[in-house]
Amino acid sequence: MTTFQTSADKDAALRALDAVIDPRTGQGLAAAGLVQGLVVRGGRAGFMLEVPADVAAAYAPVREAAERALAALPGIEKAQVVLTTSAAEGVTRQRKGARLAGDPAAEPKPPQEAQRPDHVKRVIAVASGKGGVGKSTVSTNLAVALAGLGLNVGLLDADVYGPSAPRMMGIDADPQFVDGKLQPLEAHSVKVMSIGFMVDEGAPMIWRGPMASSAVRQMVQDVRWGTEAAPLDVLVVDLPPGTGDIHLTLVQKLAVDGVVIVSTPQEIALIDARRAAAMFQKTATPILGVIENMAFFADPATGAPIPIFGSGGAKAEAAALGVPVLAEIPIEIAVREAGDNGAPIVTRDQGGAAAEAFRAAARALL
Ligand SMILES: Nc1ncnc2c1ncn2[C@@H]1O[C@H](COP(=O)(O)OP(=O)(O)OP(=O)(O)O)[C@@H](O)[C@H]1O
Repeated sequence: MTTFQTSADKDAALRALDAVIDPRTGQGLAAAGLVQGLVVRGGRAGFMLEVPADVAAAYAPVREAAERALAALPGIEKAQVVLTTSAAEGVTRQRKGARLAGDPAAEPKPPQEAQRPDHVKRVIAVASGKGGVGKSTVSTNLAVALAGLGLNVGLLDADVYGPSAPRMMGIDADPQFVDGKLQPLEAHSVKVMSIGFMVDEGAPMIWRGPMASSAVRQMVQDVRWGTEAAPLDVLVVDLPPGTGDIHLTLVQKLAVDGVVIVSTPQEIALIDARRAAAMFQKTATPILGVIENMAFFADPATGAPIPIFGSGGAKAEAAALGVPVLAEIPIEIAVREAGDNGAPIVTRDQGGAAAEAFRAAARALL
């Protein structure tokens, strides 16, 4: 199995995809320019098949043929091709339901699978291109801050590679099945579901690719987030870092209303955030804004902001994406301690500047 993407792998994949004919141009898919974001790595291959909205329905069989072509390559265990409509047709940045020009026949799976869980009004995903930028810190604090605004809030920790919700929310127990559905746990007035509840600490590293995707799908579909009498106002989804299978599964299966992108100010983190943003734009998921984490450290003597990781980058990036900066969260030791102690900083009345910034972001999202 190849662990890293090589140009030889990519070339082989492109050749295989050129054997699948684009019905509109009569050319191979690669030659027709329909292969976007091709990834061939770790036994997996996938790309986005980007087509004009008005012909999306005709491409469902093409998508399947492309998946078969990739799956037939030596060393490929899983192939995933996502059908999206191109920006030129003016359908990006809309609700996912509109992604395929409102034509459910174009969905690769039955349309009911592409619906949000029952009794959930809004779904917001928190994404980052890179690990360790504070995505879980942001997700937990936003969820608790939204609950503080009087909303009925759920937190889905979909970071199967390193679930943080049990530690950061201070809960760990076996969720119970009641009437065939998993009951989320509750902490700080937020309903929480995490793969970390179901597997031992450290074990999530074994959840790879397809297994991870199906675990996430189960957490999306089999959890009783709300009831008719008490629907969930908003489900905050803590995505794993990056832009892999799990993100595609979520974007495919869950009607995400919008994404919040978390980044630190450094250029490298921003480049990764840009990659994440590009993926969500391709799948027509609106980007609600950027949260710049670790934006600065306040000088203990004077309070003056010290831009440890640089400054201004996230603002420029948000401007380029045409979205607001929802918050600039300072580096505070208390933020980390609060997370480590299972009570996000916004649970404290005197939480300081970071807690205030999280609350302001929650208000902006509301
Ligand atoms: N603003 C902040 N000030 C101080 N510490 C922070 C801040 N934000 C995050 N941290 C700390 O940085 C570490 C990484 O944060 P976190 O786990 O939220 O990142 P992540 O992006 O979810 O990581 P991964 O994707 O690898 O799970 C944690 O120890 C967290 O407490």
